[in-house]
Amino acid sequence: MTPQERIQELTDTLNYYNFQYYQNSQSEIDDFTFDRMLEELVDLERQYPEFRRPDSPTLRVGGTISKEFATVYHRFPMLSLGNTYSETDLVEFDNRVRKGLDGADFEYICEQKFDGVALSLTYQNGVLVQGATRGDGVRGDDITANVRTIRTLPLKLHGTDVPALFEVRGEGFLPLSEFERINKEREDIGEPLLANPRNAASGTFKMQDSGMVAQRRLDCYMYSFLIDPEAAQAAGDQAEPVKTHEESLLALTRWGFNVSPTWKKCADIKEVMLYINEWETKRFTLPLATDGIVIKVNRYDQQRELGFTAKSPRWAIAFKFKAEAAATTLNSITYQVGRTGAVTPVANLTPVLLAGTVVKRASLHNANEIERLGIRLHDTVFVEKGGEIIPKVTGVDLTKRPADSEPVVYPTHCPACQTPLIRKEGEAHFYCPNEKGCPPQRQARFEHFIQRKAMNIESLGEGKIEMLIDKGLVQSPADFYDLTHGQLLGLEKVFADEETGKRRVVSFREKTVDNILKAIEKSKGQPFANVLFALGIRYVGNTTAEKLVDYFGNMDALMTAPYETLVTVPEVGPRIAESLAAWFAEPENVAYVERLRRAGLQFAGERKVVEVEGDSLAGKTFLYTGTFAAYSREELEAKIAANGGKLLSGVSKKLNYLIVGEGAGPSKISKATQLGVTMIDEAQFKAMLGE
Ligand SMILES: NC(=O)c1ccc[n+]([C@@H]2O[C@H](COP(=O)([O-])OP(=O)(O)OC[C@H]3O[C@@H](n4cnc5c(N)ncnc54)[C@H](O)[C@@H]3O)[C@@H](O)[C@H]2O)c1
Ligand SMILES: [Zn+2]
Repeated sequence: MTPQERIQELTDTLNYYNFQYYQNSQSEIDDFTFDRMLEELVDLERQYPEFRRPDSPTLRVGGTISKEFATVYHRFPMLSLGNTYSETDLVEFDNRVRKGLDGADFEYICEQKFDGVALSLTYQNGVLVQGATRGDGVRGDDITANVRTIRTLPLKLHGTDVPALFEVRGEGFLPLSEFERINKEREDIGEPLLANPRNAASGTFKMQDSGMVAQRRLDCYMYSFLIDPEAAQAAGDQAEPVKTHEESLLALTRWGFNVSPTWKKCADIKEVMLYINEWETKRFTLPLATDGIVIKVNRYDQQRELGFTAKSPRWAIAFKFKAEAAATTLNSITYQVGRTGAVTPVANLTPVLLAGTVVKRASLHNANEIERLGIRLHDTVFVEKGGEIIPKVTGVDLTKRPADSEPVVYPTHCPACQTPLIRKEGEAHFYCPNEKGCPPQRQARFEHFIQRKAMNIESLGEGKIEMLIDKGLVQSPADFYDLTHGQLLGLEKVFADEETGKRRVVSFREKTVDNILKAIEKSKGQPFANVLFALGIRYVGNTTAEKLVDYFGNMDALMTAPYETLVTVPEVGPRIAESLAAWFAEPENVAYVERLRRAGLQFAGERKVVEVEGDSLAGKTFLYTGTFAAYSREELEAKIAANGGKLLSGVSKKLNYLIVGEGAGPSKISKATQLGVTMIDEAQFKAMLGE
């Protein structure tokens, strides 16, 4: 291949990966490989500048803007960062900085390189007025409504030294705990899992419905403060209220922004190296994924002196950690059957130390992956820990393949119930189709049914269901409603923990039985939307269930609705509509619904008649905006009415309180601010109720 051809090829390939990464929030290759290809292209273009294409990825900041959002022009371009994986490069960077500053003294600030999405936020008179993505660096997407859902982001700043107009930049991210929670929920309703926290965050910020965004608790760490000196002076502010990056981090913290406390001032590159070494493993204790360390020259005047290249500042660099890897032996593979019947191969390894923890198991994802890796049992394999919690097997050391290595034979039958496995077109996983009888799937169905957002019988958790199944007392969740005191009292089962061998006894005493039966009885009052969610229809999560209830009002209308009607329901697409239609077409499912109906569960969504709870809100008027943790809209409205309050339909002088939730509407807030209406949050509202 000629250099020109290679330049063509690299340009096309990298542009494709960039598109997938920034527009579709997908990584088809790992960052290290991507960066190596980019470096190769930079080198080739340096040697053969005549072949460089105008659309070369070396000239542009990764992303572009999308049609779905309004376009925002950045006051200051949002650039990328030069990056490196080697300490030698860092020393070179240090030399360049020293030379650029003519030998003057300087300091560095080291920060974590948070692995999320760059956000630009504009504050005017202390109020958040705009949130934007980086886009192509010059123009980004206006995602203000989505950004407002970040709970740690102050919507209004307090303090006497807040400039009239400034921009703050930070990294929007999905905390690891939240990433896991969402994936558990997705697994529960059969949605494909989110691949990693970065891509999940990027996809979430681009959602059209900020109500959906609010349900995923995004967070944001601030790392940069920008002000236009002329505009500042015109507004009567200091031209440069802070003179160093350090001062800016302290000021942002003081004004109420979320600044990760992990940053450190370093006197020289040696201290920088120490910081890097310290965080190479410590970073895994952070609540979010990081992929390196960012090193910035501290003083602003020195930053200006060093300036920028077309793509990145000369006064900063990112040191990226190569995903932590270790070599160990693959002893065997366990095939786990998940809640939805998907079979996941898990590698059992000789324990090895990886990024500060002992790893014994790693994910192999699916059959394709095993084939792609070409793994055999007893091979020496590489395991890596990336942004995900569970490490994964990434390769084989063929030079170490032992004589007794064995090919991996993928099971043809479910390891839990021996049903032949099937593979749906276009899907990577094999499934066990025995939804009702396969033990892990059956167990999952029960657990789904009792969860708080469904029937809320959580007193049945922790092994109790397993025991009821074992004793033959329940075959379907409908059987809960036939359980009697006599059947339950005295039941006992001993559970042994596989890993530790510790024994745990679960036994049903008088009080336990009472609690369970009470919770079962109480569950009959759960609203129709919860019941619909509890049925466990694939892809029907609790939000979808609410929309269906809003639309159809009762079960009979929903059950008899043809596909054509189902797809017209807000937020129900062809996939959900098909799943619903298929579910109701099964006589067995219809019989299940009828049993639950006879048991007394709610199958109609009429608004409940207001039952007076008190008069703590008497004579006061309310309006709400956004979504709330403890109440649905209906519940909040009912709460206000039940306590003597009155709900208004818009912001006016008559309004006493605006209750502000996540993803609150900017127009309501600014109008309320103008009219001097008191704004309260969910906690303050609860306090008014005395809750
Ligand atoms: N795997 C793939 O398919 C693929 C595709 C495209 C890009 N990438 C990866 O993305 C990189 C380029 O992406 P980029 O330009 O978005 O990011 P970058 O790695 O060049 O770094 C710049 C970004 O770092 C972030 N950042 C995090 N912490 C920061 C801090 N403390 N201070 C300042 N900035 C901070 C900001 O969002 C900023 O925009 C590539 O090097 C590659 O590794 C991967
Ligand atoms: Zn099975």
